[in-house]
Amino acid sequence: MSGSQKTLAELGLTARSGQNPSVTGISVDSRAVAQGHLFAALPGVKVHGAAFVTAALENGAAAILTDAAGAELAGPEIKAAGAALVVTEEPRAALAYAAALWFGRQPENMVAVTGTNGKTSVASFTRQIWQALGLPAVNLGTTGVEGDWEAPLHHTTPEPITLHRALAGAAEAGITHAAMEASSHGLAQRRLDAVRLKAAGFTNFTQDHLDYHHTFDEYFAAKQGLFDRVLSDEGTAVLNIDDPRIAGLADQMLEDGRCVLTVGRHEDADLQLTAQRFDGTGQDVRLSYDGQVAMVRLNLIGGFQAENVLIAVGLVMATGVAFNDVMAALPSLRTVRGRMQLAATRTNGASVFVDYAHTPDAVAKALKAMQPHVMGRIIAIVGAGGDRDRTKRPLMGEAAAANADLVFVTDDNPRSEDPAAIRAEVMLGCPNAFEVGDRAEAILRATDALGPGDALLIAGKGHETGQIVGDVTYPFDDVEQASLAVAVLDGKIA
Ligand SMILES: CC(=O)N[C@H]1[C@@H](OP(=O)(O)OP(=O)(O)OC[C@H]2O[C@@H](n3ccc(=O)[nH]c3=O)[C@H](O)[C@@H]2O)O[C@H](CO)[C@@H](O)[C@@H]1O[C@H](C)C(=O)N[C@@H](C)C(=O)N[C@H](CCC(=O)O)C(=O)O
Ligand SMILES: Nc1ncnc2c1ncn2[C@@H]1O[C@H](COP(=O)(O)OP(=O)(O)OP(=O)(O)O)[C@@H](O)[C@H]1O
Ligand SMILES: N[C@H](CCC[C@H](N)C(=O)O)C(=O)O
Ligand SMILES: [Mg+2]
Repeated sequence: MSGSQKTLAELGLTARSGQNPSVTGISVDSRAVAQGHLFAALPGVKVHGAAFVTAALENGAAAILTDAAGAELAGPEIKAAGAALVVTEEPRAALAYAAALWFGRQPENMVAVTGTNGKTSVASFTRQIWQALGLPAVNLGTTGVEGDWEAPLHHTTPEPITLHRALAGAAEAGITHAAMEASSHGLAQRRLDAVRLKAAGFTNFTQDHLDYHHTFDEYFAAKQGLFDRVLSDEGTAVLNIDDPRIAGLADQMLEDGRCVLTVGRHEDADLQLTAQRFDGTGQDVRLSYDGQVAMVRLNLIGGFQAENVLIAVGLVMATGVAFNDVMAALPSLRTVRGRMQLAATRTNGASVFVDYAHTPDAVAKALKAMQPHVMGRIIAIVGAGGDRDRTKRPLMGEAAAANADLVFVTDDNPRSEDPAAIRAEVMLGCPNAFEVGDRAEAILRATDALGPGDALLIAGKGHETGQIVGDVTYPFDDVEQASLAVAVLDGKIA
């Protein structure tokens, strides 16, 4: 953090004993605490951060922010060390506001997007539209900070300190427009509570992350927090009403007098997708809004990408851009790396696509999206991540079997789990699939099976560049492996 100092009061915090020390920085991890820092001891999934107060004090923490349970655990120790103690019911929210106040700046026009699938695509499209209109813009999320200012990120929605450091850095560099992803973990953990949003979008709601949220209702409630809590009363909600639960949210928000822009294929949508025609390199779409109709070229493969574009259009309009100006920018949109990306073509004309589908709905939609482009058979490679929602595994297998002619089940970041056990769970949904644990071999064998007019979808890793086994990340890139497989099989390399 910078060399500056701020008092607790300047960070919106009040200490129990009335102390108001200046702090030199903020940390959520005791290992990152430096002399004079505020340490946020947060209740975690595995352990309470208060367990690390000793380490934080040893590293020089001047103040501790925590909840009642944390104060109970570490209060006497904090008092004995003479550090200030801030206790609040919602330490994660308090941390978010403190981080925003610490860094002090964020781009003036910020929007966020949530939903099970499509967040990165929408955030990127939103940024690309702003850029095409000459506005300095970034998107933040799974693929880092991209656009007119760049930085790597390790989370889709980073914890508040990392997030506000990035937002302030972008604002300092002259960025006026930013689109960020709001993951359900990020929302549940209040990571973006202090971001000032002009608008927020909701793409779709299907199964993922039930390991963390336990039930669909809890998962939806986390996402709804973006609209109930983070988006201000004046902000615009851009909601895809083709999804019945999101339509319910739209009704509720309208009843509450909130500003809502509905989008979708649904005839009641304010911004409606009224027609869609596919060809080899993308699609033509017809959109209507407030009595205006536009025919637009999208150089994007996949019917679902038009749904993502609708949300992006709504978000950009909510920052004050006219419908026709947005329409003019759409033909320049490019897909995010690893989303329905044509990775390689065999000499017999068969194509290999790489896509980040890692939920049952995404696998189904990605394979369906290929159908209008493919005359022959569709082959799918699927796998599911370790230490993630187990219940989605057979459903991903089922989605692959239902929408492809041939399925290969392979590994995708087994992490701490037994890879064979994960594959067995996926295979429950597609018992006739070929099981090939080694991902490179699966890609080679599936590519070998491609006849003229066939196409292969390699699902799950998209832009990722590693295979996580245990604690080790081995270099692995689906696009690279696809090119390699085609080169080997078509005799371009020995
Ligand atoms: C399940 C989850 O989201 N966990 C996040 C949560 O960790 P936690 O609080 O549960 O961690 P914990 O291990 O119980 O530790 C408790 C506390 O002790 C602290 N600690 C721990 C050890 C130590 O030595 N010193 C110390 O101070 C930790 O910093 C933490 O604050 O808070 C941490 C700090 O903010 C996050 O880094 C951590 O993200 C973990 C690494 C993670 O992998 N999260 C993933 C699942 C995630 O958030 N993914 C979403 C995207 C998902 C998607 O849509 O696909 C994302 O936005 O990236
Ligand atoms: N609107 C959509 N409906 C259904 N599936 C989609 C949609 N948009 C994208 N997908 C699928 O989800 C995959 C991931 O897309 P994207 O990265 O944009 O989503 P995300 O929500 O950011 O994912 P993550 O949760 O990992 O951040 C795509 O490769 C595609 O298979
Ligand atoms: N951000 C998602 C992406 C998962 C992609 C897939 N490759 C996996 O590892 O499961 C997650 O962490 O659940
Ligand atoms: Mg994403």
